[in-house]
Amino acid sequence: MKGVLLVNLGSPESPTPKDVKPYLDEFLMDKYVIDVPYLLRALLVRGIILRKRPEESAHAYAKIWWDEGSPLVVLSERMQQKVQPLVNVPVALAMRYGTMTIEKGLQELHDKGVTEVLLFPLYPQYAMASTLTILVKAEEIRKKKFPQMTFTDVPAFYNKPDYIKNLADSMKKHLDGFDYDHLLFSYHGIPERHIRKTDVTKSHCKIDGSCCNTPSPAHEFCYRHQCYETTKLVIEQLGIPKDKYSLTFQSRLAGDKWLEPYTDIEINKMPAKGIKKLAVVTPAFVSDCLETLEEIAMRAKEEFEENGGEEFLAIPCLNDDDQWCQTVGNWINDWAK
Ligand SMILES: C=CC1=C(C)c2cc3[nH]c(cc4nc(cc5[nH]c(cc1n2)c(C)c5CCC(=O)O)C(CCC(=O)O)=C4C)c(C)c3C=C
Ligand SMILES: [Fe+2]
Ligand SMILES: [Fe+2]
Repeated sequence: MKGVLLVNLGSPESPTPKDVKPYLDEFLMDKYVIDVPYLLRALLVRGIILRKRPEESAHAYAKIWWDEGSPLVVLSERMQQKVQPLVNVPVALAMRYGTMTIEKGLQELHDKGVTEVLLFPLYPQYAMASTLTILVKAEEIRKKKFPQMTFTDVPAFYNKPDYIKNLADSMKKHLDGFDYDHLLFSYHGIPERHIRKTDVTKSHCKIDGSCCNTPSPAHEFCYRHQCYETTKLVIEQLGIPKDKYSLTFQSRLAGDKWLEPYTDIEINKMPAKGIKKLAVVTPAFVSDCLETLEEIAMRAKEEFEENGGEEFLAIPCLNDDDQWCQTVGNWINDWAK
């Protein structure tokens, strides 16, 4: 029997330092997220980052937390509940980090008699810190606990026409009546090193002005290329002129060189360039989360206004949008038939 496991990132149990600390520990000790040797990672994460960050992050989480829980988890659950009636196979939901584990999700499917699983990472663009870590973790659990199961992976859907249409339609709806000067596509950042590591050709990705526009087998796993493609396809669909949009990367941690340009720095410069009405879309996330609700809709808005900006619109993620849930249902049905 077939079944589906939707997998998103996860959130702490509550917006308190006590719960944020173990969550961040699991997340940042993942070798696909901070990809340095174990001892150095432990020193960085446990010796440096986790000394102060749980307090700061808990404070940020508290600002966006809902009565029902973490927005990312609640919105992913709403999506799963909308998709389930559209398909004839069981659909479970799990998180890569935290208590809604991939193991529990697979157990739920196993208890329903599922042996063939469609693994569905909820990330439009491929990255080792998001997609790959889910696939590796699921495979580890499969080998240990469910050796009779087989997996099919849903590849990154950054350029799938129905996803692009859903994103463009949703953006159009939210932009209606907002006469923006500029539309910013802000993607979650990753260290540049991650791009080089996932380059299957070992020589294509130079993170320069041209590699991401030059066709290459590397692009199947190039996060930067995929962010550019999502942007290009949405822009074409919405007919937005070249001088009215740009692309940046957000949420960097100190230390490494991360993908540029940086969202916060670019937004802060915009009012001086005459951009007074700004719309920001965050297509690296399918569900709103800390990085969209706090970093963009609160902090970036505040800084934009402090620097002379007048109006700021944070466009919601696809979340449980009806058309998007129908698309996910269609993909599942195509696989399950
Ligand atoms: C080395 C650090 C990080 C990498 C690489 C990274 C990649 C990455 N992350 C997401 C999606 C999300 N990240 C979220 C939060 C978040 N991310 C990092 C660090 C890295 N992410 C941290 C430390 C945090 C926690 C927040 C904080 O303490 O400030 C979230 C939000 C989670 C939530 O509960 O709402 C998401 C979603 C992607 C897609 C990605 C690679 C492309
Ligand atoms: Fe992240
Ligand atoms: Fe590239």
